[in-house]
Amino acid sequence: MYELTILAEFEAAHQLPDYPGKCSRLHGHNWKVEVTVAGHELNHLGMVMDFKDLKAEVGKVIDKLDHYYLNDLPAFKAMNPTAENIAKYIYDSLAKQSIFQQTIKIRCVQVWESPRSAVKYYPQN
Ligand SMILES: Nc1nc2c(c(=O)[nH]1)N=C([C@H](O)[C@H](O)COP(=O)(O)OP(=O)(O)OP(=O)(O)O)CN2
Ligand SMILES: [Zn+2]
Repeated sequence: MYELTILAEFEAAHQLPDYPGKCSRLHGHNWKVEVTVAGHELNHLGMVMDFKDLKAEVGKVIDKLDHYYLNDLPAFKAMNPTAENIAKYIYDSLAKQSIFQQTIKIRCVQVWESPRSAVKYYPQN
């Protein structure tokens, strides 16, 4: 089995209503997103998939978050845009793409909210 990881970034604002502290106020982060996919087959180039293609797939999802006020997006109307919920949103969005429904699977999504704080999401087996 091979695991490939790429790193993407987006900038966005959010706030966490009811949070008992400064994060209840409007603020922004430079979010870093690590996406890991797994596959056991190599193509004729010796790759599970081209990093370039993986970055493009992740980019389609990240573009829907970049430079937005996350609380306003439909995905976060009913839940806080925490790192946990953002990681699951990115995972679920990627897992729906046809390329990840055959031999290559999304393994996990890790979202770094700051250089010292990250959440990793992967579904339970
Ligand atoms: N489990 C989670 N905890 C917190 C989240 C989260 O998404 N998941 N988010 C926040 C806030 O968004 C806040 O902006 C981040 O808080 P914090 O890490 O305290 O931010 P700082 O920039 O002040 O980081 P320092 O390491 O303290 O400098 C809070 N918690
Ligand atoms: Zn925050």
